[in-house]
Amino acid sequence: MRDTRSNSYDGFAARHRRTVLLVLVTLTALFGAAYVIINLQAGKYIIAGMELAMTVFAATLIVIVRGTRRLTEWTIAFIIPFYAVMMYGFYSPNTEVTVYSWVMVIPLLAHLLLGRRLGAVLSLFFIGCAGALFYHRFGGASLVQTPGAIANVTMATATVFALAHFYEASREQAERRLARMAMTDALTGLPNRAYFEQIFEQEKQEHVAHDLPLSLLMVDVDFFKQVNDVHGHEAGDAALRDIATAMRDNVRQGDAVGRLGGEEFAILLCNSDKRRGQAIAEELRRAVERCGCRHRNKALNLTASFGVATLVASGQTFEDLLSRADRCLYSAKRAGRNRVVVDPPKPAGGAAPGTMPAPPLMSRHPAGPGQEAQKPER
Ligand SMILES: Nc1nc2c(ncn2[C@@H]2O[C@H](COP(=O)(O)OP(=O)(O)OP(=O)(O)O)[C@@H](O)[C@H]2O)c(=O)[nH]1
Repeated sequence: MRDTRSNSYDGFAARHRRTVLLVLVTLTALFGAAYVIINLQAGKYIIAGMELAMTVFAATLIVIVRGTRRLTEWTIAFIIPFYAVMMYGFYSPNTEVTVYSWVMVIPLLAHLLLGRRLGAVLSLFFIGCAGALFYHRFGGASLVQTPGAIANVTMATATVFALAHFYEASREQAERRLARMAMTDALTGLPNRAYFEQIFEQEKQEHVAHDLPLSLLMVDVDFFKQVNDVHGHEAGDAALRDIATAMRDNVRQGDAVGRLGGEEFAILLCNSDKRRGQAIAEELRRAVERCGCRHRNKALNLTASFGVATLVASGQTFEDLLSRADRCLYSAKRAGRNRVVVDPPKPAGGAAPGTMPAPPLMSRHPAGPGQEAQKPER
């Protein structure tokens, strides 16, 4: 399965770059049309033809860019011909020397659209080309003998390059930090509910597309209030961190553990049907029981209850699956806690109107020491 964390950060960056690319293609379509007319009137048919092609391409991209998932590819497909037309303008003997003022746009656009690394590589390449073309056209001219003119353009371009590069570097860093804060739970470092839901949506798409089963576990620590009441909030926090670690260490790579809030966690099990979900939930239940948590060298003997639900239809939402898993969790609590309850499959064609849904399947009834069944306050 994919690395959903980095995908999600890319999602933040992509939104920003999509906007910049949209502005660029819109401006290109508008200015390109103006340049086509100017160059046609001046009889510069080759460059007018190139600009017409760029204008049409840019206008088409206004539509494509809004919805594409291949933003980087489309950006490269646009920016390379865009720079190539610019290079032709630099090369053409028919253009004025002032056309070189466009060279400063190269590093700015490349960094805004492609980020720090790719932006730097592309900028250096095309700025190098622009320098070579300038030398080719004006190498012997008196213009080159005036160092002031060359120094102005060179230093202005280097300044724009440096500003774009370091601005983009600090923007990426700040964005990454904000994204991490928005997506993770500060106490446990696990994905928070909003991010977990996002992971679910991505995995659901992939699993439905490949016809694979996907299961969701809902986990609630048993009698957690007592930990706070008896040992203090700090001990409760430490216990939540230990339980999060125990679960994270015992899921497979590609599965996701998230904290829904309070002492509730959720786990997404890739490529797992009901039976596999139940088996993994049992392993995790034992892992939490084993970890038990300690506070000042005293065992807290914590356990957790688990509800398991499996995606049965592509139309099911995160809330649907969560509420099915939550119902099972509720049953596990009512039956004495420290156990796994699995959501039963729906009867083929759905339940007949008026019939009660089948009760969840109980996989285990280990009443822990001192943890007699009692009605949970949920
Ligand atoms: N230390 C700490 N406690 C939390 C945190 N979030 C929620 N809690 C506490 O978790 C406890 C949850 O208590 P209840 O909902 O009554 O559940 P419980 O005691 O675990 O009982 P059952 O779920 O029925 O087994 C409350 O006392 C909350 O204050 C947290 O981030 N840190």
